[in-house]
Amino acid sequence: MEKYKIVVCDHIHEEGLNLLRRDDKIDMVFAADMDKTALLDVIKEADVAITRSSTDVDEKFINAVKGKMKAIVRAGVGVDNVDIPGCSKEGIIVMNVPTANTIAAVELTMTHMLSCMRMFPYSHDHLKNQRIWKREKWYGYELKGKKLGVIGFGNIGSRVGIRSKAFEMDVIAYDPYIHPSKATDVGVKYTTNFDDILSCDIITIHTPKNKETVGMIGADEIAKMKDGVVLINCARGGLYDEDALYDGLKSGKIRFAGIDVFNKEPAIDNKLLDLDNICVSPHLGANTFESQYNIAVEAAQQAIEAAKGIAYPHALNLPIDETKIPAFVKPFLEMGQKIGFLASQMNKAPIVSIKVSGRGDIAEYVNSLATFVTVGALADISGDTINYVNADFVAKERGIKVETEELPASPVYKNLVTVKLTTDKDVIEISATMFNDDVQRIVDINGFGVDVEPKGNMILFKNTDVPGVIGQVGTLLAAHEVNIADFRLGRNKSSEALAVIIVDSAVNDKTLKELSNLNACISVSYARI
Ligand SMILES: NC(=O)c1ccc[n+]([C@@H]2O[C@H](COP(=O)([O-])OP(=O)(O)OC[C@H]3O[C@@H](n4cnc5c(N)ncnc54)[C@H](O)[C@@H]3O)[C@@H](O)[C@H]2O)c1
Ligand SMILES: O=C(O)[C@H](O)COP(=O)(O)O
Repeated sequence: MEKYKIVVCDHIHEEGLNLLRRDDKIDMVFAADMDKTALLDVIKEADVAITRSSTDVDEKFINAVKGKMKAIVRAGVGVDNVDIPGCSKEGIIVMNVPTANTIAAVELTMTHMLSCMRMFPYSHDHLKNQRIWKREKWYGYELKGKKLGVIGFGNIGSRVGIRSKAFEMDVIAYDPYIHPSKATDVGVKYTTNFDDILSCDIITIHTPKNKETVGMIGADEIAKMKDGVVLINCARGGLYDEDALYDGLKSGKIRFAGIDVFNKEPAIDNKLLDLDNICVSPHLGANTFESQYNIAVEAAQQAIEAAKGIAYPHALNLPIDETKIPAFVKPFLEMGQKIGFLASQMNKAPIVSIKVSGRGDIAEYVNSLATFVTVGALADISGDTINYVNADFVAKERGIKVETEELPASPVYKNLVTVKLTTDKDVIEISATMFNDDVQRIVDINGFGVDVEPKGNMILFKNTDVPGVIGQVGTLLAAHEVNIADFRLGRNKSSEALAVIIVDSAVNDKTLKELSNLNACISVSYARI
């Protein structure tokens, strides 16, 4: 029995490993203790990899796995060390486990906040390691009544806000991507003015690390802060510019900082460690037994489903989030792929552009449709290498322009999708709709009104509209023992007709050639869906 290989690149809870071991379709390789060069060799054969923040999914990693790997499961939240566009380009789906470590990170943030206010690690060290009993040295501050600024009010930031309210703090949130009520409903003030955050007594950051957030707090922002401000970072190294943070702590402008994450990890040589007004932890935000158990189990389940091709939960680079699209869209996406495939077979030449238009409610999903149409249109020329994740990249690499258009509602159909495929030889335009929500119907091919399901072996026979043609075509196909299952005819205003003939078996080139030699024939094409 063929097995799927899942390589676990970093340490995860044993329960996750057991889940992988117990599945008889999975061959699990535990590679967390391997050096990175050996890892690159092992992952070459993997269908799926499970990683944490210690494994960079960078160019080297992607080069090693491309062509074989289907998915990467980041056993945690942050994907800043995963080259998602690079993975997409190679058709690798990237998933994370977004909420299993939320509470662990929230509680570590509260730990840092309290530790900073009471200088707890230092008083502990004084007594425990230096055996000094000097109570007057350790006057701290209370959280009660202090103003807390929370940057990023998502899963972790919002819960830090709620817990801080229980400490009777005055909490204000800055997150331009949420509805203000997410904060105000839990008694937290909401601001879009970053200066409101800079004027707080304590500031904590909980955003992802990306181009917009890296260095979000630098020397200029620190200069605007209150003297004696306390800064917490349990999200990602680099959100606070480390040099500016160091200078601020050294000068005393920042009284204390609680830092779990660093620009470069492991951070054993980081200059921040030389300071004596900082609480540090070695990226422990997710390190609770509960969190690691849940993450490992979820990551293993996601990896198994992905390896078997069943589902891709929490995928970050699929063109659509399946959980968010309405049910009526799915059959359209499937049909879009078929129409793309049909059009490419009817118009066999290098593709120049693909244009997908939508009318009705489906118009809103025209970008997702375009991805599916592109997969269909390039299936013949790209084979197994094209999928929903890399379709846009493959099209771009081949110089194919993919366009979309949202058009006004059709007077006839509730929803209508039109695919225009232009090659350097010809243009094919096909419109299709859905009857009774799930019956796929092509209703127009290049201006010929038809009513045909995109399915099976299809001969598309265009002719001058003169008597006797249907009979000739029927006789010729019968002579080649090709049985007609369905025959649909469309006419245009120029006295031409298009027959879409669905046949029971494959049609050979000789038969197609003889069809094209019939007097009335203008063109013949053949497609298999
Ligand atoms: N230290 C750890 O071990 C640890 C553990 C878990 C998560 N994390 C990190 O914590 C961070 C937050 O995780 P989460 O689960 O809350 O994520 P989340 O996606 O639920 O929340 C992130 C929030 O940041 C907001 N945001 C994005 N850009 C912003 C900007 N420019 N300004 C203000 N807000 C912005 C988003 O709108 C979102 O609400 C991530 O970076 C994650 O990697 C660290
Ligand atoms: O983003 C995360 O989930 C945390 O930073 C945890 O990272 P880790 O899995 O490497 O501990």
